[in-house]
Amino acid sequence: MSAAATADAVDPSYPPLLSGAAMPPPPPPGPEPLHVPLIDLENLEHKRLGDVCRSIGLFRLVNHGLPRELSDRVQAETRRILEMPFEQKREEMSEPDGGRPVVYFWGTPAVSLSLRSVNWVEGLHVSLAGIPSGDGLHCSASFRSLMEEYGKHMVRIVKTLFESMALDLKLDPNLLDSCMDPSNGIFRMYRYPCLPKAQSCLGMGAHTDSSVLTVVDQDDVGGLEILHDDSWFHVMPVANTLIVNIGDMLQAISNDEYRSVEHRVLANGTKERMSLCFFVFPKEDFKIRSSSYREFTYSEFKAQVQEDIKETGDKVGLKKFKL
Ligand SMILES: O=C(O)CCC(=O)C(=O)O
Ligand SMILES: [Fe+2]
Repeated sequence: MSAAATADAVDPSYPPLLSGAAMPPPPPPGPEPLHVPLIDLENLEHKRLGDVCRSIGLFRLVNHGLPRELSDRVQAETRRILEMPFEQKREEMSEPDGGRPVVYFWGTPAVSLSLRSVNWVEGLHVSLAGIPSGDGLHCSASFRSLMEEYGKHMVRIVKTLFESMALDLKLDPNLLDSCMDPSNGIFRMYRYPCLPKAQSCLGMGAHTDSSVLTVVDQDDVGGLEILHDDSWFHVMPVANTLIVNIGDMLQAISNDEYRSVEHRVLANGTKERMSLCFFVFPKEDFKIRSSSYREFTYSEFKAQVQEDIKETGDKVGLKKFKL
């Protein structure tokens, strides 16, 4: 782990933007922990899973079969890459050119987030499909095979969950492969720098995910919060569990029965945080039909999100498609 930065000695691997002046307004005082429902992947009950998806839109997954050791190794390797000097990461890894499998970003990631405030985060963007073929810098064969193995677990987990959700929602079995296509899944592996002045700032501003499902494999530092009944609640880290949340696409597919939960990440003044997030989406051209939204495809949704961010500085999201 990087040495904790002090006010006058900033870790050279941290993006200067994140050590500079742009500060979002401090969020409201810390909320109480929320009881996050547990879902057991080895004993899925679709009715109970459905209840959780309708009420909170997020749960803690146990018995998920992802080996702890694999998760630790991916995290360590990600940290090794992110601990390179900032300029080197920026020059060598930040351009998404020619199928490079690992892309470095900092500040506001391109997805779904407000441009008005700086997110106190940096990370690696890895597309699942790019892992086997990619031969990019800093993406060694051993990192690739680690990510491939990790990716297989993620695909197994989201498929198992989605099958159970589809039963609960009584989705047409012929449409399942289009509603959620793990082959175009992406990883975002984050480091939330630790800077004294980051205390009570946002690591990631409030947003909903554009995904069908998101799986979050967080370390033991904490900082993830969800909005529930108009209050923010910590989602405490618990060893050997994963956090899964519903994204916008599943909210639309479920005709607003399931909730794409709003969440954010607090920055931390004393300890760096790392999280590995996996996002799955529908097939790009799959037409999402429901009585709550006009018909749209995920690729239209994506384009609209980017357009709204450019125009207004914010993701508008599903509201834009509401009938
Ligand atoms: O780092 C986390 O725990 C959550 C990140 C997140 O919300 C996102 O990438 O959409
Ligand atoms: Fe998110």
